[in-house]
Amino acid sequence: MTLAVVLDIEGTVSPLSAVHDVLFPYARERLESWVRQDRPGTQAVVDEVRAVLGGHADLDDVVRTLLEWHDGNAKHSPLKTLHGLVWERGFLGGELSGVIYPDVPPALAGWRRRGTPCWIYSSGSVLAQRLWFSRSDQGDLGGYLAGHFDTLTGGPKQDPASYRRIGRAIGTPARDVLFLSDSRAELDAARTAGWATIGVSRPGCTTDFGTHRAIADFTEFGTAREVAS
Ligand SMILES: CSCCC(=O)C(=O)COP(=O)(O)O
Ligand SMILES: [Mg+2]
Repeated sequence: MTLAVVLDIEGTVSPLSAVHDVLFPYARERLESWVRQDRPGTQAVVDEVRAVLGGHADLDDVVRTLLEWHDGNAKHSPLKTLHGLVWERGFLGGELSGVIYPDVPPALAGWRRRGTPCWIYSSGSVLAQRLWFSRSDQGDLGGYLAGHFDTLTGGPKQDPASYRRIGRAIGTPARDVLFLSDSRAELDAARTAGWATIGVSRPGCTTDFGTHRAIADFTEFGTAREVAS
């Protein structure tokens, strides 16, 4: 019986294009000026990047590193924190909104009806995740979610230890947690930690999910015993 559901965002509840073609360019355009203007929250990001580079890095080195990480789609926590800070302004100003596949809200409502808590685990920062769901094209979905984990609070998504850490945090035995993602490496890590897994194969997805069960969208939960119980 599934007692908790954990969802990935990009490629699972949201199209890749919404992140790569809208959110990422928005951040890329503003990232350097944000850091150089020392906007609220950026000092901690700069300190974290400096710690990675070795204490003597100057601001140019920090900016260059952040841009390199961004262009390489690195999932490093300081970059993700900065993304969230930059996006916050866009969300609050109405320039950005979350994009959620329409089959997702009915599934979230179904889990809530059954008393199954639903958590988010994404590389995007918790701040970005909250904005994404509360200001989405499907309305404010924040109330459906029990909470959020990112790489700062959960750890790297391809590391089984991250799933064990999250399992302890949500207080659910590993065998009772179901994880949905478009990433085979993430599903493998979750399975190693003892979680049930389902691959989500949205349009354009070419992932080979191997022995993980795969679904095309969340309407398939009507027949999924793992989540129907
Ligand atoms: C809407 S949160 C920002 C998404 C993001 O930055 C990202 O890297 C998504 O990765 P995911 O772990 O959700 O596949
Ligand atoms: Mg994903």
